[in-house]
Amino acid sequence: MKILLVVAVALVDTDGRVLIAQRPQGKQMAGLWEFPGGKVEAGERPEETLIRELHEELGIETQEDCLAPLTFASHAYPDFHLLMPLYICRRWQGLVQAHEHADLKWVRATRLRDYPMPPADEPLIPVLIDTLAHV
Ligand SMILES: Nc1nc2c([nH]c(=O)n2[C@H]2C[C@H](O)[C@@H](COP(=O)(O)OP(=O)(O)OP(=O)(O)O)O2)c(=O)[nH]1
Repeated sequence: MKILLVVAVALVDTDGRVLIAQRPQGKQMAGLWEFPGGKVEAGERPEETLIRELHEELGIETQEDCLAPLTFASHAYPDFHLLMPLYICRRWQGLVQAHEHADLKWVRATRLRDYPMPPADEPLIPVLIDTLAHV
């Protein structure tokens, strides 16, 4: 089984809400809500991938020292095994815009279950709830 390395990030705003992004029509898992990110390309470090994807997908700029490792997903899809480090980021420049997604939403971690997410993401939700419980 091929292991696919995808990096993702929980962007957290000053109210403690997390950004989720809706996968567009025409892609696998269209309509589901995910954390921004994408596949690590050849020659890239995961942090470089995230900075690139945040620029491409959301039009924001981030620096490596604003990306903190939080947890990871490890999930067997039928055709690949997804290994997905999840970073947390509270500082960036610019306003988020949906360049590649159908929609974006800022949600409390405790409300993430209201939005259908890929099965790999479900175990990440309690980690975010714990991490952001104090906010
Ligand atoms: N970015 C992101 N991808 C996720 C999450 N959960 C999850 O299962 N995935 C999967 C969906 C895809 O199979 C893969 C991410 O690949 P991708 O976003 O770079 O590529 P894609 O399938 O959308 O399409 P493409 O670029 O190959 O055209 O990881 C998540 O929370 N965020």
